[in-house]
Amino acid sequence: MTRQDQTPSSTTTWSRWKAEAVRPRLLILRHLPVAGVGLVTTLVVVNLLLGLLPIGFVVATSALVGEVPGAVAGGEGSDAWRELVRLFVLAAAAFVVQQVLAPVQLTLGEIARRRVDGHVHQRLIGISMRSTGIGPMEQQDSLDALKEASRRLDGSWETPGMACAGLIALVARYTSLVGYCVLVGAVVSWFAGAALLVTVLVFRYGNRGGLRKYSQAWSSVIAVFRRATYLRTLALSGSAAKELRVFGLTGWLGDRYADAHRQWLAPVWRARRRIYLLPYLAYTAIGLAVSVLVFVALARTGAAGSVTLAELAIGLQATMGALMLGGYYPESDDATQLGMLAAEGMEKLDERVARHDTVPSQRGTVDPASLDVPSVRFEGVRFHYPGSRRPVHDGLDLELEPGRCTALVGINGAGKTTLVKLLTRLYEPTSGTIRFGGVDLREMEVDRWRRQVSVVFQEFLRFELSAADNIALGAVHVPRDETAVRRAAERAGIRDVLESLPHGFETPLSRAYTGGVDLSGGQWQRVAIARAFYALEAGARLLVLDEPTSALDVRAEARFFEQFVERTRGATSLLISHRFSSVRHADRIIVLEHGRVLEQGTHDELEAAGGRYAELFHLQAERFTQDDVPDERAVTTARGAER
Ligand SMILES: Nc1ncnc2c1ncn2[C@@H]1O[C@H](COP(=O)(O)OP(=O)(O)OP(=O)(O)O)[C@@H](O)[C@H]1O
Repeated sequence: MTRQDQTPSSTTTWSRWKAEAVRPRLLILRHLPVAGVGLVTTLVVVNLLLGLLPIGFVVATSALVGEVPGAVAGGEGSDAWRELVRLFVLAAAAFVVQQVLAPVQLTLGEIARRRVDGHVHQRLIGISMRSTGIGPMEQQDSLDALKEASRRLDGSWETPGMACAGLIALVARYTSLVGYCVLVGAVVSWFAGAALLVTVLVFRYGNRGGLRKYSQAWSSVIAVFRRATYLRTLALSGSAAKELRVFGLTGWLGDRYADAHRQWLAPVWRARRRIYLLPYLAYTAIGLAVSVLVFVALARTGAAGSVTLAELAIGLQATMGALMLGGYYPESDDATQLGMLAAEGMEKLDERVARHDTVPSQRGTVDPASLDVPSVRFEGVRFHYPGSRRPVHDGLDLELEPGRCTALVGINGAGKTTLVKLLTRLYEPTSGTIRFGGVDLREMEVDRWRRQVSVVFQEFLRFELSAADNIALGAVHVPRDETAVRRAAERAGIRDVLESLPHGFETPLSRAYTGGVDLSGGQWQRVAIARAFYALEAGARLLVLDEPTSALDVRAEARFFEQFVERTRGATSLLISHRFSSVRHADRIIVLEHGRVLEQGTHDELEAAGGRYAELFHLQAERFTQDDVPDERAVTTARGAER
């Protein structure tokens, strides 16, 4: 057929077949070199032998059958008898070697799987850590792809490594198939051999194609499947147990789980019937017809006396053997299909991470450490999140003056955290410029710029490591300084607590480890602040604290802010809070609203102006003076006593 002859539908079918059947196999084959050329070659040779041995067995046992009349007539010791024994030994040897090689095939396949999967796991981590910006980790489609890829890799059955081992195992099966068909061709007719080969391949295609469609049906209900899994995890998790019982949600959860379970299972079972039942009947009918034809041809040649007893036995065994190969291959089919989906999932993740990462890592030649004045200016910055049309910042102009503490306040959702993401180049502004020391951040290499910034995020990290490690991880690019670790803890007001732990600063901050302890939320927050102070000592010149005291009570928070301004005097710092009353000691306060600066000035200036700051400051201050909140130290001591 020429290109012009191809109809659009045949082109579509062909390209779909290429995309669904050919491309995933090529993807899997690309992983093979990781398993090692030596191992893969050995595995292929073992599989070739495993494919040829059944052929040898059929030939030897058929020849043996052919020798029986002569051996019986000649009696023990005759030439025919000796030939019979020789053939018996050959058949037995073929059988025994096959039994010995089968576990070798499994073991080598397992080694290949582990090597490939080890590499794939590393690649998964590599892909998820690769993005310079945070976009891929906040976009739902790339998060979905990441979740799906790691879910598949977590099971040892659905991995690209399994697909590699499964694909190589096909060598044994198809070698046997070709061998059987050649035998049928030689003893019955080449037409019969070819017809048998085509029939078995068509049967296989139906079987494998069914598996492919079935796994697609599975993929289409993945969202409901995830919901069912989520509900099951919720029902079994210790952390949800209290609320589920107190709010009387146990029955509700059971019903929701049963619904979700039905919703994903019903379409899968419907698809299973559609995909397997009719094709199974059709292929079985074809298989039966072809085998009857081959057997009839064999019987006719037998009746005509033109085949020997041995040839008749070969024809029968080879036809049966070939037909048996038309079914499901347990060592290969599921593993190959699911492993290919896992490999495709990785590619999808790779593509989505690349698409959503808009921050270039290597551009820029200016070293920010060489800039004298650590001031930051936002000039006409506009930003909206990818996929959203609503600007979070809409022409934002503000300055963080060098060596001074600026506070940024605004109601929930005003865009304070987003500003930190732009400042740390986790996203690039849609338009406008951010300058440090007068130079556009885009002229700096991202890693160098980030060493200038020390941040405590709202959701800061709690490393399951020692207290000292938790602090020192603020600056891994400089040699570790234990005195600086303790100094940072002192500045964050957590040194005494850490020193009183069972192993002092070396105590693991997790109960999952022997001798480990859990800190309270407020204590953890101070450890995170100590980490930021440590980074500051290691050379960072900009300190950003995003809601650094949300886990502290009002008095502890007020004390923290009073001390903070004192302890960071001289550093350029940005304090973010939606509690207006907590930032009054800052050198300058900026009120953010609707993506722009609404007001700015000192506390006294803003108070006197009587605008939004003054209004919200008094509103919140009133509430807090009415509250009778216990001192944080008292809470901490009580927690310690409980322990
Ligand atoms: N990854 C994201 N994708 C899309 N929209 C987002 C994303 N993160 C935040 N937003 C939206 O951007 C707006 C500003 O969010 P941001 O977290 O910056 O506010 P905030 O002032 O820090 O709020 P809060 O005081 O509650 O921490 C909100 O409307 C929020 O829903």
